[in-house]
Amino acid sequence: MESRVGTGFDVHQLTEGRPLILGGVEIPFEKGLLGHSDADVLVHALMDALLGAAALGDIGGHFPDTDPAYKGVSSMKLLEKVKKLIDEEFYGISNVDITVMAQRPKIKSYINDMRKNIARTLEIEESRVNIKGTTTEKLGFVGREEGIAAQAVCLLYR
Ligand SMILES: Nc1ccn([C@@H]2O[C@H](COP(=O)(O)O)[C@@H](O)[C@H]2O)c(=O)n1
Ligand SMILES: C[C@@]1(CO)OP(=O)(O)OP(=O)(O)OC[C@H]1O
Repeated sequence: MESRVGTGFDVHQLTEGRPLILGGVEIPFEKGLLGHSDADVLVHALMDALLGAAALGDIGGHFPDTDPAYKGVSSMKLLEKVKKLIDEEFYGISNVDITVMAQRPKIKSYINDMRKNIARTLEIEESRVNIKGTTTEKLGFVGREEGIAAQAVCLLYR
């Protein structure tokens, strides 16, 4: 059996007047993430990890931010498309692990719903999806609440 590891990293700016969507869950907060899409930074990092493991490039290549088709698009819809690409290469998903770096809000109470969304879309058990939140102890752009970052790792097999 062949195993393939992939990593992903993404950052989006926090701004007023936008919803905060992480892992397909809308989180009540005074600011949201800015982007051409719904700016779901968690799902973006995850998609890049999956594409990376399969050597299929990155999300910018598949879903250009200059394409009006992706304006305001749900990143969960894009994750569905990435899942199809992974299927076409005959890969199974062993596990995914994602870290969200946000000074605020605390994401702990939303993690179960995020895991459900991702597991359903990737057609894997929830036990194969882990999501963690961390602050950066008030340091840097995350600490100043200017943005949220996410990193992901996944393991594929075939
Ligand atoms: N956005 C966040 C940040 C943190 N958490 C939870 O709090 C714990 C402590 O965070 P530190 O950065 O102070 O280590 C962390 O382990 C998470 O459980 C969170 O839910 N959302
Ligand atoms: C998925 C896309 C689609 O426009 O989302 P954006 O909100 O533009 O986010 P970014 O992480 O800057 O680039 C990825 C894009 O492909």
